[in-house]
Amino acid sequence: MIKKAIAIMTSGGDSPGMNAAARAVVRTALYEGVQVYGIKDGYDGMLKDDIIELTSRSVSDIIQRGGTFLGTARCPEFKTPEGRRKGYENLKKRGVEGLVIIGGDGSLTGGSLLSKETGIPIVGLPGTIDNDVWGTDYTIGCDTAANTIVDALNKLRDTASAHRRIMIVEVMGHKSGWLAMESGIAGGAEYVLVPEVKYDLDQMCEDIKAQYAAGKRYSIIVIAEGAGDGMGLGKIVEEKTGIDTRVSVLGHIQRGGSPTVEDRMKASMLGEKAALALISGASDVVFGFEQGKVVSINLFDSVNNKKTLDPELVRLARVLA
Ligand SMILES: Nc1ncnc2c1ncn2[C@@H]1O[C@H](COP(=O)(O)OP(=O)(O)O)[C@@H](O)[C@H]1O
Ligand SMILES: O=P(O)(O)OC[C@H]1O[C@](O)(COP(=O)(O)O)[C@@H](O)[C@@H]1O
Ligand SMILES: [Mg+2]
Repeated sequence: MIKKAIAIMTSGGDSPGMNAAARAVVRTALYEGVQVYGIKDGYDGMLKDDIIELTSRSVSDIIQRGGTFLGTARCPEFKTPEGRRKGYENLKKRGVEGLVIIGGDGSLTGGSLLSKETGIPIVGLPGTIDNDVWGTDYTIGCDTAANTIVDALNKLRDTASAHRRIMIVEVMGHKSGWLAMESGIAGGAEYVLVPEVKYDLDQMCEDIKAQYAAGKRYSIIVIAEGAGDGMGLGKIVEEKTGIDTRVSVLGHIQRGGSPTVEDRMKASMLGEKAALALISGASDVVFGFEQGKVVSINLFDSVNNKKTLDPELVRLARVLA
């Protein structure tokens, strides 16, 4: 049971909805009479002792904003036991009895080590546009990022169709194809190339040529950054097909923007659960969603397993192409 204070942080790549989750954690804890500290810039701020007390007003006017009001960072020093000990000491001296970490697979791995080494109770929330946290269908921010990509695909389709061009769209996802797959299907892409699935470039180009010969006016290829370089692919595809090809690399535009209703709602629900669970004595859990319902996942299971891309989505993308 937590009696006095918890801390909250966001870590790794920011994702739209992190603010909504943090707001829910802060307001729930305060409602329960527990003090809340905000750690700035992820593990970096924990190590540098950049930690502030939060009030209900600290989280006003942020539910509609992307990014994270706490700031985030990638912190190599936290990967060492000495770094984690230093971070823990900064929490301990303030009387912090438990920690909510909002971040992706890497941040939660860091949290699991901190818990193991120091015993501090930790509750994680999956915050990443990559949707690559094991044990949950949903991660905070993926829906907003997918909507941003779909908006781009709609616009690119207009111009592709007008010119009978092939449009290649490179999206984020170094190791994970979830974002590419979901946005590719929802945006009606002809091909979705992801790091998890091998693709036959020659066959794809042959198919596109045949489709154009039969009257098709455009072809949209979504490629996750981890499946190859969009620019390089564009050159090869144009060469092999002889069809005018253009490439758009969406980049960090995918990470920003006002969160969708889905991300605001789910982040708020997860934030409340995280605060209540931590205060009532839970530790080493991650809250997520499975089939529309909030679920709690063991933190160590979550970080020790790799979430695989749903083969049903891979199949669906092919069928609908
Ligand atoms: N294996 C690890 N051990 C300890 N800390 C880690 C580990 N992996 C990641 N972290 C911490 O979490 C931070 C964010 O991780 P990263 O993988 O970049 O983002 P995300 O959490 O969004 O997946 C890292 O900069 C590091 O401080
Ligand atoms: O912010 P950076 O360093 O450009 O990182 C880009 C990477 O971050 C992401 O946007 C999100 O990844 P994480 O949530 O694991 O941090 C990836 O899709 C992308 O490959
Ligand atoms: Mg990650």
